[in-house]
Amino acid sequence: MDQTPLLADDESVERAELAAEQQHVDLVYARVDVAARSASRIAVDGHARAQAQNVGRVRDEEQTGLYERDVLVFAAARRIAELDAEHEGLVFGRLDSDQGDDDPPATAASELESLYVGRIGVRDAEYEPLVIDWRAPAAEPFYRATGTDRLKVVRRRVLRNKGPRIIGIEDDLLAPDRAPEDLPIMGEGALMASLSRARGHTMRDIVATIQAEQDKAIRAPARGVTVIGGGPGTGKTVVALHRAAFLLYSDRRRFERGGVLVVGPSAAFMAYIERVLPSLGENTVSLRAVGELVDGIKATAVDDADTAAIKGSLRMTDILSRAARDRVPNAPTTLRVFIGGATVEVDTNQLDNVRRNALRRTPRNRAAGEARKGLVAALWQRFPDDLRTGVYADREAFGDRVSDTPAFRTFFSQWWPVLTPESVLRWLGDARRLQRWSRNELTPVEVETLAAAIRSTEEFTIADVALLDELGTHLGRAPIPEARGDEEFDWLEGLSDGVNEVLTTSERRARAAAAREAEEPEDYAHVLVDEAQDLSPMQWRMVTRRGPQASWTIVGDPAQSSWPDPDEARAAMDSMLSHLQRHSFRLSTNYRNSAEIYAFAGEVIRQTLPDADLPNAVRQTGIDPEHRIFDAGKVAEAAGDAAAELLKLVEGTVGVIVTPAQRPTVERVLAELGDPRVVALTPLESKGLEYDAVVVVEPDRIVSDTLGGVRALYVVLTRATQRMITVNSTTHWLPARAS
Ligand SMILES: Nc1ncnc2c1ncn2[C@@H]1O[C@H](COP(=O)(O)OP(=O)(O)OP(=O)(O)O)[C@@H](O)[C@H]1O
Repeated sequence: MDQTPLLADDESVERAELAAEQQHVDLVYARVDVAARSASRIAVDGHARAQAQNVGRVRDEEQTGLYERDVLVFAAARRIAELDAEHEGLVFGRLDSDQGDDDPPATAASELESLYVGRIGVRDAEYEPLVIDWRAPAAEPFYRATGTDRLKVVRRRVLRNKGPRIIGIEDDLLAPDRAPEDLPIMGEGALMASLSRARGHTMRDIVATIQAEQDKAIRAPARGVTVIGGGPGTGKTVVALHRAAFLLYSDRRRFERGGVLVVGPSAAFMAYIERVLPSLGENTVSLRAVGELVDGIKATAVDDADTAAIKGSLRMTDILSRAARDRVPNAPTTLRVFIGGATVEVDTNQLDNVRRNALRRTPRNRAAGEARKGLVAALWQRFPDDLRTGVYADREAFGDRVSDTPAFRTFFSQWWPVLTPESVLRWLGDARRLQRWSRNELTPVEVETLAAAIRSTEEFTIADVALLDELGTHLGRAPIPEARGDEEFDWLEGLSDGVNEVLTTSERRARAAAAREAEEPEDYAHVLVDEAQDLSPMQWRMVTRRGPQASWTIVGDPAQSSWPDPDEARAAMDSMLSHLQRHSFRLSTNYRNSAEIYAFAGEVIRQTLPDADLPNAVRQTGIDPEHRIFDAGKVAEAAGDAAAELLKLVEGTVGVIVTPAQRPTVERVLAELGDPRVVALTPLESKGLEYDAVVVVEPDRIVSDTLGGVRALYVVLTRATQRMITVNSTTHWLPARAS
């Protein structure tokens, strides 16, 4: 970027600029304060009005009224109340623009038009904008202007702040030949300053330094499927999150009501990104790890590579469908009832027919009525003609009697119990049954592997969750007992003093929706899938069930895939979303890794995937990654030593990435360091995360023991922002030049 400081290194200029910017920011905060108080007053008024009219439930037109008010008054007040105090401040940018290249340049800074950009828009009492929301069209030049296409911008200024206080200014001069002489230019460029900052344990927003190609993906229309690709560290995740915030801004009614779901690879990843949206003032997005997509289950365990490959394969669809329709193991196989003077029996074959007929169109737990009817019909058929008199004269009367007998009732409860997906999945632990359901779609070895894995633990793995979800569609929910009275929602509940107490319409809707949740499937208006390259075909089926009508944002990098057959996973995605229009974006700059670290990682992946999409890493540190060799028995200790050194060299976090098998030993060593900045984690857990420094323990074993092999190692080698040390007992994994 062009950068010609006009007034460099002059402390008094810097002080004056800081003071002037602070004055404007103070004005914004004062205005927000007024808005907050007025929001709270309106809330109280609304409450009083509702009580006076004795309205417990708000009618549609009133909901609309509330909604308008939300947007106009509450939104700013409560969003600012919710912005994390520890986060960057409300106003972070300023544009100074002229009239364009056709007009003569401005002769003084005061002739330029200035515009402030912030996390939310705030207007003064005359309704003039004090700061515009970063998502508003007028803010676009802040992100899109470049030296060659400056969009009338002369100077772009990023304000670095801590809460409401401005602590630094970084300018980009976009039109050096058109800048008035008295226009101060300060700092070294906001992006580099931001990239060099120490990393903590949570991701930060990038709202002040979004780059032009990222901005295009963020603001892409919500239609169809938006695919955002790019190599490691190109900002795919952070762009996707800003996109969620943008969509809410651009069509709040649709997306708040319908809901936005963000799906990520692991609970650790969700914890890492969970502050980004609140820091942008958005709290209504659901964040779920792929192991948490089924209500009530939070799976974190990971299968070994072979088992995960079977569980994720599309072959499981038929197997699960057969299991969900089969006999209940250990249930009685004949029904015998003594009625009307005769013993009537339905044998195994006939029972199977009744079951199949009942399941023809209805999920199992919803088909109990059909099954009962079928049983009665079978019994009636076998009930001797000469006994069909009196109370047994017709089938209906016979049915009432027979289904009330203890023998029938006991049988039915065992033969047709309410089945949970969990219980049916357990049935797959029986290799004989599994073999039958697989009808040779699984090899005998695969049958053994899967059955043994299911038997081996009570805990469900992340891959199991997609299977449970699939089973859920075959089983259906058990019929819900009669609704509990009138479930009117008190729309005005909770309105009281204080901005934090104000419930927006959307929150009330969310609460009402939560109350109904048990009865309705989730169906989001927009679904955003991060690390999409890792979803197995079965997981794609689960995820697409969350948004049959949704628009989609899909983010991923095939070179980082841990699914053994990335083409199969991609084909599964394509088949689920092929009916939707697709727009693709590619991000090309790696903002995470130093150029030295990424050059090495790129070499490693190119050995296996010559066509991998490698971004440019622009930040040079002059520090190459280091490779240390030890005897196998000394590696854990060496990892501890490397971590201790790195803790001294970087200000932020240190990640020690190690296979699950070696992790306990390494964790013990790290515990002795007693520093919360260092963590041990597995290659799969490291997906999407980043650390100032990384120790990679036994890269060779990472390749051999992790799903995805070299691609998993590539993920690991692209987690460090500043320094990386590998500790090895072998070296043959090293590219020729580095070894
Ligand atoms: N425009 C930007 N300004 C400042 N920091 C940025 C910008 N874009 C990305 N970053 C930073 O770069 C790092 C990598 O971003 P992110 O994790 O979103 O990348 P990714 O493409 O999802 O990576 P991976 O695929 O390796 O998980 C983060 O620290 C992010 O904050």
